Amino acid sequence: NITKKPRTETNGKLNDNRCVYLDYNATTPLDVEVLHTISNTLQHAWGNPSSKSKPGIEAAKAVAVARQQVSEMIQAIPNDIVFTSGGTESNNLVLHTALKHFQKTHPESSDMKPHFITSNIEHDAVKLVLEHYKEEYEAEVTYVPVSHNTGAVEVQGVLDAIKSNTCLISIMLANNETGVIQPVQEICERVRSLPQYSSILLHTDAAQAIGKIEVSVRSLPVDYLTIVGHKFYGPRIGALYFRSSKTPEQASAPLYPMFFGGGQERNYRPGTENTGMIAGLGKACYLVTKNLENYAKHMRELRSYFESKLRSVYGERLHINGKFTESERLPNTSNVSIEGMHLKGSDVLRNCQCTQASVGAACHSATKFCVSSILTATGIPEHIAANAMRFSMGRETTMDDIDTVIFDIVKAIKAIDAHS
Ligand SMILES: O=C(O)CC[SeH]
Repeated sequence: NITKKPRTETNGKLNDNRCVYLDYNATTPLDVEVLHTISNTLQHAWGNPSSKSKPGIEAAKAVAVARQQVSEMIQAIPNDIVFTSGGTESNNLVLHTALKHFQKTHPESSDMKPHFITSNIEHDAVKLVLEHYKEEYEAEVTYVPVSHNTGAVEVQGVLDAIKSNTCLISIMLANNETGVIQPVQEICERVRSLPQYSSILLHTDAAQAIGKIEVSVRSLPVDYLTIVGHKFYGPRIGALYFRSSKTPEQASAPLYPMFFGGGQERNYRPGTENTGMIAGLGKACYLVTKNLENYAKHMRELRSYFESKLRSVYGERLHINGKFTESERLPNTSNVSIEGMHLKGSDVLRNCQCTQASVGAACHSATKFCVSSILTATGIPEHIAANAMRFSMGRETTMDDIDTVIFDIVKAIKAIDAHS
């Protein structure tokens, strides 16, 4: 019996009240310790961090502790961290800064337009901003294609795209659909080794990587790094790392505010601080700093078990999208297709009784079914990409959950085959 009957199955039917969530790349629940931190902060540090009252001082302390915890997670210093409302704001702040910095350092008389380099698999919070800049500011954008042999951008391809008016290179650290880790460290090291490119700003959107792989600005010589709480059991806010100066000789990476107000976050991101959520984000970062190795090991074991079980059932009909010998994947992400005329990923998942997964990025799910452009950009043939399903494991996922999901998928495919 290839598919071991999970403990959650009785009399051939899955216990419907036992739903298995395997969409942790879309979002994660709060870790219980994060929830407690948020609740305690809302109760006991409700003051305005800018005011000198006792409640205000308590609130300011909570923000300072969180800033320290966020910075420690990526081996930065507290001065490098600005709290934002989430990944979209952090990414927009970086792109806005690069645009403004280019405009400030290039006189209006110059007919040079800012040039941005990114990949063709970025999240919309980078891709659509650059599309807007092309329209609004006549910016130039180069989308470096990922290799079909690795699912990652080629370092030399990024270097070759650099022009005299290049102001920013932004490459995500890991892709949300395939999980493929991008060569950001090598790209940044190569660019920083060339003095003629010293003015080019470097950014990575680390949204999907944090909490799954080691992310350190000591090994990633970026100027900016995006942090997104709800991808690693934290609240729905975010932070932006920007390289602040460590020595009098070294200039900080520039940061231009997108809006103005009460001077919070050193005027980089004004607005009375969301102390409860900031404290929660700090706690989530603290837990990653403490437990990353165990988190990654657990998720990798589950993903391997999941893919080996699927392989044992479907053999060569199983395509693991994003698995390449020349690149690494996030330990929790498994993007798979089962070959078959009637096995569109959305149809298989719809026929599953108790599996919560996705066919791709949640932010695209509202649109009518369309083949993932990330997968086709990665070189996955259309008919395979159409059958893709993305399963992303979490910290609480168990082997029995995997057995349940495999059992569910096999039943769903049998039901579809029976009606085709
Ligand atoms: O990949 C996802 O599901 C969410 C991107 Se915000």
